[in-house]
Amino acid sequence: MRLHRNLCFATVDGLLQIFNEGTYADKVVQQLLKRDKRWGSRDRAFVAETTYDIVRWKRLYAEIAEVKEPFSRDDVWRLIAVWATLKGIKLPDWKYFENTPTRKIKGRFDEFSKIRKIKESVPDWMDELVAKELGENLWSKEVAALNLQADVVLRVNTLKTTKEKLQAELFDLDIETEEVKNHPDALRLKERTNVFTTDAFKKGFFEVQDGSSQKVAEFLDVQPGMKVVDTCAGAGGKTLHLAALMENKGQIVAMDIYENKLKELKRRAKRAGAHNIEMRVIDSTKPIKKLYDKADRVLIDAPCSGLGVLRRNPDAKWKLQPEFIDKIKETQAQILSSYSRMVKPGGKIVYATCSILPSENQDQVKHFLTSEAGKDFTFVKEKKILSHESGFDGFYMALLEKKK
Ligand SMILES: C[S@@+](CC[C@H](N)C(=O)[O-])C[C@H]1O[C@@H](n2cnc3c(N)ncnc32)[C@H](O)[C@@H]1O
Repeated sequence: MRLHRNLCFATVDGLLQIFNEGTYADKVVQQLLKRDKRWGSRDRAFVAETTYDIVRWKRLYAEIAEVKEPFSRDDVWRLIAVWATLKGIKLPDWKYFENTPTRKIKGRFDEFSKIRKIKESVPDWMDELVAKELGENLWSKEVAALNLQADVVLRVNTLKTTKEKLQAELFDLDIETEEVKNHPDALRLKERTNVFTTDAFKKGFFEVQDGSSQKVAEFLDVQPGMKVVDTCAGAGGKTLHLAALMENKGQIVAMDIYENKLKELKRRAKRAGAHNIEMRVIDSTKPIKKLYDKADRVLIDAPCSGLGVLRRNPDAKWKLQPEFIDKIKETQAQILSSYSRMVKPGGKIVYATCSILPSENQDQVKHFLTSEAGKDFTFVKEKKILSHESGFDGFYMALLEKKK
């Protein structure tokens, strides 16, 4: 690979914004990609992937380069020099790379490879917290997996097409996909490419959705004709899957505290041809109380630390704070205790997170089941998905049933 000056300039600008101004990496990359209309898909991929790579490995690269935040522009060039050297990319003779100590970089890399929190590039607090909850061994394997680039996985929208038809349509565009074991509606891209520009996407034939996330709607055991409440619907990744599993029959109430997310869900539902979804903003306790004892199924895809999805969201390593995790755990407990009241006797709920922390997952469920609010529920089953075992995001889901 050869480095191109204008692509590296764009990457440096983007990294300065992410690291020094705290702007979200996905927003910055989105903006960067609009910068030069002449860039082809390889150029765009370089900018996006290099930016994400350096965000992912910030701590390791900064320790090797001996630079500290806030980074100067020269510091960021040094991070790029470390990145390129470790990837075996030849450094061009630009002034930014003058006197780069290639051998020292490799030596320091070997030295830091013995210290997990530096090798895997995570803050001290995160390394300690997750190691304590998961165990040293499991965390060592998991954090390595969470530093890999995630595959692109599609969920076929069975309201509009079939897996075979979609696979053939994408193949005609030179986009090769493969089926994914135990994921009936999933297709994995053999090579990364931008699928959002395809007609198949615009016609609503698929959504991009990780394999673990595709397990959640399935876990809720829905049937066509049911009344289902998706309490933390967001922009509706799982709501749309529920609509497809319900064959557009019955009713889904999609709720969230943010109206703008539900608006995005509305747009996506239209594209997907999902007609049985109704959006309700949670702006008081009223919309919840109105549904007490009414739903056959309730999905609680709870807000969480997001520690299971660091592959696709590496800047969360630097943005997340332990105080936020403490607060979100309180929210999870409250949500579980209040939203579970929407299910009717004999109905079922799924509590899910994209976290790998037992304290956000099974501990919350155990606590709920022994509380006053949970006394009418029985535990049916749970699934703990770790990235190093599944190759997908880290996720947790538990199925509970309300007694008749
Ligand atoms: C894990 S995300 C949901 C992702 C979404 N279900 C999907 O599949 O795309 C959690 C959602 O919970 C919402 N949220 C946060 N606090 C909430 C609360 N107290 N009640 C309902 N939703 C809440 C957030 O706005 C966010 O959209």
